[in-house]
Amino acid sequence: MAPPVTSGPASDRYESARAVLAVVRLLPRISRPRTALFAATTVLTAALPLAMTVATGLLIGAVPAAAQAGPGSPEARTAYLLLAAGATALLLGRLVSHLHDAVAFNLGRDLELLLQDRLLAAVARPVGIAHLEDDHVLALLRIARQLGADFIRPERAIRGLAAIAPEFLSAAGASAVLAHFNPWLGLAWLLAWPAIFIAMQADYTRVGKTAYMRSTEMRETEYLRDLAITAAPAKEIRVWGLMDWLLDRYDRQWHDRMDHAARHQRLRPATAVGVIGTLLALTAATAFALADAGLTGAVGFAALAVYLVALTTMFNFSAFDDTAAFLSLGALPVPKVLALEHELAEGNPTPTAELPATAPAETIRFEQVDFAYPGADRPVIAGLDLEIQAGTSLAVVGHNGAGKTSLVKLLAGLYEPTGGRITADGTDLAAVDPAAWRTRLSALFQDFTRYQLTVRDNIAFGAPHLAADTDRIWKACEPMGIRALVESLPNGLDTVLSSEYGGGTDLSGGQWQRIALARALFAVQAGAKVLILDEPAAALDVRAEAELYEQFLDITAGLTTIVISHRFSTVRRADRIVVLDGGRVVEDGSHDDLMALGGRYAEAFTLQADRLARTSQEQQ
Ligand SMILES: Nc1ncnc2c1ncn2[C@@H]1O[C@H](COP(=O)(O)OP(=O)(O)OP(=O)(O)O)[C@@H](O)[C@H]1O
Repeated sequence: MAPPVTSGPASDRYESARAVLAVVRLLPRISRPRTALFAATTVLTAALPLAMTVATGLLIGAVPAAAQAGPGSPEARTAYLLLAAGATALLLGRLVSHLHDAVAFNLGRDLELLLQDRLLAAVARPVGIAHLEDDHVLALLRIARQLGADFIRPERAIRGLAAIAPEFLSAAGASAVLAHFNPWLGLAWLLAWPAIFIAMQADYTRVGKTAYMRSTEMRETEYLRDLAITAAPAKEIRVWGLMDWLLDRYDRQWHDRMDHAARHQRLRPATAVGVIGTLLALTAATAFALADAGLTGAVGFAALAVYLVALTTMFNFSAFDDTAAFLSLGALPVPKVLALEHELAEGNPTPTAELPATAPAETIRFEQVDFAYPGADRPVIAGLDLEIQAGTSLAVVGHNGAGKTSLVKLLAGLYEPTGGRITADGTDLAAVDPAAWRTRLSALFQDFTRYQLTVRDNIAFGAPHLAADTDRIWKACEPMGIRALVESLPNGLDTVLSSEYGGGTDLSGGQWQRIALARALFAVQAGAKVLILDEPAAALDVRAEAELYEQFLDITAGLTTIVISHRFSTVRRADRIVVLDGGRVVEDGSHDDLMALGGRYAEAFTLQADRLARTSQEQQ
């Protein structure tokens, strides 16, 4: 995975602007008409109050003449017209402002949905799973996962934008009005607000980053919290009495994070002094100049009123309130999500070869395959050559850490070899569409997933397109000996397999394993040609495992089956056995061949057989 794009001080300075721009660019993707409406209401929200201000000022100026000329006079008509214009602008302004807020709220809500959808799609896009073990990706994912939570709300960025964009326009309009009075003062106000706004946004961005960008550290703290409150580790936490240790460590980490946050989440004094000083100086200069012009008669009463209202309009600007803060805090995660999307989109090569429809009908070959996990310095598979005849069963044995699971993960396309290639009937799997290869595979991994969903879902996930075929689901249950069990559950196939839900139930380890095997079988029934079983029956007793595997071999006759097991009663039934050590094949043959060889396999088999014999003697 590529390292994160380094952001120097220059790019930091514009981080907030880039984040807000990213939000703005996404708006048309949500809805073009609503974005156009948002732009229109932004302009109107700014223009209508300004129009009202000007009309009011002019009205104040027109009233003395109208009063003097009397009702029905042209002066009085002008005054009434100004009054009507002011009132219309006021009313329309109110209406448009509500519409503006509603459009912003809806766009904001849909923006969060869009980001969540894009995030999920991005994370699911890579063929393998290496990115889900990458620290940098996980740090980005944590930020992205918090979208919609607490103050990390891109939705609020849009609402901030909705509030601030018209204020910008109003302030520009008010500056233009003041420029009429004094061009230099108008220019000073025109430049002051954007400068103040940018300075404040930079500070909010810095604060926001310290609040939630220390993602890796926070992941660690959250892991500790989850350990304390999740059902799965609860047994061990209690048995080992780990709760105090856990809480203590969590508290210490939490305080450390909070201290760091408190130290860095203050606005810089220099920014505050600069902003307040600029505003005070400009206001004092404008007020003084206006008072002077009024007293000397250089400016008439009506114009003075307009200028004063323009000056007060300047102070409607939210550069340092919640709205301004949420604009940057809400926008900050958006580029992170887009960066993650961009990063994960790379490295998914376009297929260059077609996988034959019948493959694998002849062989699967590992040719000089090397593999090291991302970030690891040692390979777990080194120069592996292995040819598997299609339609036969192969058992892979070896000590813990020998590379057995890694080998089948490579075959399943969950990781890419770092060297060499894997072929099916001569076609390099790296060149074919991974989805096409996966439809040929059925796999049950050691750490299979116990979905907290219905029995039906747990089995049908082997071939989701056949989920509605209840007969087929029962056909997968029967050989696994779980039909009676499922029928005895409160809602049969529709019982949720979790005691965390009303009407749900949990299963024993062995029962879960049978459900997972039924899932693998369901995929086989749906047409998978290669079956990978990694410790398929570790939770079953020896007799049950032997019976089950025997049955499995019958059902899957003609299929390419690769089984990893430490149980030699299972292993010996395979057509061929390979012993793996240090990521290489060190023994290869049938059970009888390997026993005759008298090597590692024979030694381990004899040891296990002796132990079994002793145990059964002791039990008699
Ligand atoms: N996701 C991973 N990231 C980094 N290293 C890993 C990962 N998974 C496994 N390893 C390392 O790869 C080596 C081989 O692991 P693998 O799971 O393939 O062994 P195995 O032969 O299946 O072992 P076991 O019999 O214990 O299941 C081990 O040293 C392990 O530490």
